[in-house]
Amino acid sequence: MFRSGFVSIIGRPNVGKSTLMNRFVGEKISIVTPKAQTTRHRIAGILSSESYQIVFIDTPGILDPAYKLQEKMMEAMHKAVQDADVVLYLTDITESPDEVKSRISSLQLQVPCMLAINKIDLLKSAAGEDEERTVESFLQAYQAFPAVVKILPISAQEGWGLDQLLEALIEYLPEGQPYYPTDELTDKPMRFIVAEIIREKIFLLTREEIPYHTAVVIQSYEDKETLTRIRAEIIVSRESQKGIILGEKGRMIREIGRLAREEIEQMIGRKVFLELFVKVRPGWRENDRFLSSFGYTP
Ligand SMILES: Nc1nc2c(ncn2[C@@H]2O[C@H](COP(=O)(O)OP(=O)(O)OP(=O)(O)O)[C@@H](O)[C@H]2O)c(=O)[nH]1
Repeated sequence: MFRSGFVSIIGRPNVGKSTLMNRFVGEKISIVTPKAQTTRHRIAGILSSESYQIVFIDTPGILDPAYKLQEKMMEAMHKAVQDADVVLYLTDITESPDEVKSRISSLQLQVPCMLAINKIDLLKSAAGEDEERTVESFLQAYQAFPAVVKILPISAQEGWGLDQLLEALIEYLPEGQPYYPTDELTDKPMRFIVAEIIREKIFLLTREEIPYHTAVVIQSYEDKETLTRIRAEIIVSRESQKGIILGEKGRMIREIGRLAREEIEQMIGRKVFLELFVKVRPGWRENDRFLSSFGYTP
């Protein structure tokens, strides 16, 4: 019997959703940074074997939207919940079980929900010899919570507990044919992933509001004989933000470009010529036309 289905990974910002999906798929499909709200889209990571195909859907972290871009992010999250065969609710050791329970209940799920508690590695280092008891106490907090079918402690970063989680997910997958060719790892084209890699470097290298006012749009992506030539625009909301992205004597944008280029080259196994430009689009995060032209559609 072949099983296949969609597992949507949802949860608060920064709990490790993208890390978990990448770990399962074995490739960096979704970007990861220490900052909250890194993920803005629904991104599929596909895991295929002889007997199953799981289409993991990574989603933006759950928040109360303060501007239109965040509204679109939450639409993407809700759409992923609607499409799911199984919802994998990811929390971490810092979130209170009561909050998790009320959030899960408010989603009014129609499909099985599995709960994974991530970053258990941090608990281990904090708890020392009491480790077992501490993990146990987390599990205890969810006793008599019927909205979830199973609760599993994991560390997405260390790969701890993931075999058990995978096994449990497969159990709840419906019988069916694969949705994607079994050698595909994502539903997103390379140019999407390239834009995300550039955005990740901006998240890592800039501070405060800058990453949250930035979008990246690929203008052209051409595979030439000896290299791949990519032109991308970095969009910001204000002239002052453009100055920060460019940096003194262009140092910042060169660094963003260098780190992104190296990672893209490694990913596609070709030499890359990456050109970056900065454009100011005042109020783009509130503007439907800009949002959809930058790819923010639920
Ligand atoms: N210690 C530890 N850190 C982790 C683990 N999983 C993820 N992280 C870190 O947590 C941070 C956030 O990880 P992401 O995968 O980007 O989290 P996310 O839930 O996708 O975040 P959003 O895009 O904001 O929704 C990164 O710095 C990760 O390296 C884990 O198991 N243990």
